[in-house]
Amino acid sequence: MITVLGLGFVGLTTALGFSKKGFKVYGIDVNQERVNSIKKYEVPFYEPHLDEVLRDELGQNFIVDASLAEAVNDSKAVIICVGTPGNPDGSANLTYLLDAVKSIFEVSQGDFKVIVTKSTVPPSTVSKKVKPYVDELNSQYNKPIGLASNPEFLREGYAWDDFMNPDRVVIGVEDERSKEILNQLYLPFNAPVHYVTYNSAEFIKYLSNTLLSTLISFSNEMAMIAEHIGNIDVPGAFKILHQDKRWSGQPAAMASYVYPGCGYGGYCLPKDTAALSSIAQEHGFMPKILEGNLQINEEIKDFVADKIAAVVPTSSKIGILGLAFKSGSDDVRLSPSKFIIEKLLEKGYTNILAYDPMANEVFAKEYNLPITYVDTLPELVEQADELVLLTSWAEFKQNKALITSKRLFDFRYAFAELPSAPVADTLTA
Ligand SMILES: NC(=O)c1ccc[n+]([C@@H]2O[C@H](COP(=O)([O-])OP(=O)(O)OC[C@H]3O[C@@H](n4cnc5c(N)ncnc54)[C@H](O)[C@@H]3O)[C@@H](O)[C@H]2O)c1
Ligand SMILES: O=c1ccn([C@@H]2O[C@H](COP(=O)(O)OP(=O)(O)O[C@H]3O[C@H](CO)[C@@H](O)[C@H](O)[C@H]3O)[C@@H](O)[C@H]2O)c(=O)[nH]1
Repeated sequence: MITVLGLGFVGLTTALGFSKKGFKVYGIDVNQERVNSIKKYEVPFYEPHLDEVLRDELGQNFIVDASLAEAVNDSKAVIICVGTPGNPDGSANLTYLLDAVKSIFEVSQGDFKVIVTKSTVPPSTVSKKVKPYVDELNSQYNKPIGLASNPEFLREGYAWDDFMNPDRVVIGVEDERSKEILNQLYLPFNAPVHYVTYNSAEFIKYLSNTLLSTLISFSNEMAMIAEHIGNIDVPGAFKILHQDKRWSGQPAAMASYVYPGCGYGGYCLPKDTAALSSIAQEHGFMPKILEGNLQINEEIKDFVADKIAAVVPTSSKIGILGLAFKSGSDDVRLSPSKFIIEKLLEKGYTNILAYDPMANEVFAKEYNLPITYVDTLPELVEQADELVLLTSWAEFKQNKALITSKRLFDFRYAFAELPSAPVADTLTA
């Protein structure tokens, strides 16, 4: 009934989610190592709940050993969840998306099916890039194919719950047959479904992510201003800000984005903010807030490194607490820790130790940095002269006495009584 192309955070969650809702789902990935791991009931990355659902669904509704041709031809919808990384100039790299579209065309036969773009792509991608590409392929293949854009709003660490209980479903669709198929897919979900144009669907995704990144950069700019002026209790000031009832809630969950730290990272906010700015410029508009937001996200990391360098001799052993881009995840893509460690190395700190409850191994594999990885928190605290907290893991918060036994640079305000960043505090480390 459904094929999902790309079995990363979004694809595997999407495949298992529709499978749990009773649809027959084929999962396809070009990364054979990833597929082999899923076949062995092993989720290839850390994401709570997915392992239990994979155990329930694999071999039942969820099938990963079919060929692409078999999967596509047994499906009414083919959902593309491949990566859309940032190009060096900030624009989105659509190569994987267009390759996936082509691979569908090559095997597709017979009945009408809809290709659904769930990957995050800048507004106008489906109308200006995917549709013309499909039309071009169709001059060769002439297949009955519809298009839809269905952006995903899940957060890593909460992927399962976010997918199964979405606040809203956004579907960009411009033909009736595709709309009807998408309508069937989302009937079992208890959420408002909005049918909009392709461009609107894509825009709504960036509206959300760039608001989040702007809130974070705003907070970080304010924290840097406060530190320059001096004698300002930064976490205390934010706590009082959150008491304004217009944030509603005690406090509203969104208030956690109005929260300073050491910058945003991960696979979404950095590249999506850059890609929206890039496409706006391509259309002749210079987005000053987005550009400022991106600049602050660079500056905050320099600020962090400068603050350490101002008081810590380069001969000190620096212990980094946290390598993942946020707690509750082993994802290290564009993690602020990577950039801050690089800046410290540039400043001459040659003795850097690091500990993350989940991401030591993946960080070491991804970034070849001359630092020492330590297996436990007590060992790190014992060996380091100074501690720098960059990810607000629950394990760190639970060990305040141990951590504060050394001089601590707490760049996540982990020990301030603020609503924590929107991360999985309740997850065990
Ligand atoms: N990670 C998130 O929290 C999140 C949330 C919402 C949206 N998104 C967006 O969803 C998309 C996917 O993100 P992700 O984090 O799941 O990426 P990911 O890198 O974890 O997974 C992408 C997968 O696609 C596979 N792939 C590439 N080309 C393929 C092809 N032609 N056929 C089949 N498989 C192919 C890769 O091997 C990889 O396993 C991106 O556009 C991202 O911006 C991500
Ligand atoms: O107050 C905050 C909140 C977050 N962050 C940082 O911001 C980044 C992103 O955090 P979060 O939003 O929790 O992570 P993602 O899993 O990347 O999710 C975002 O990106 C996804 C991919 O597009 C969207 O689907 C989600 O709605 C959106 O929250 C991380 O580095 C956080 O440490 C802060 O610095 N301060």
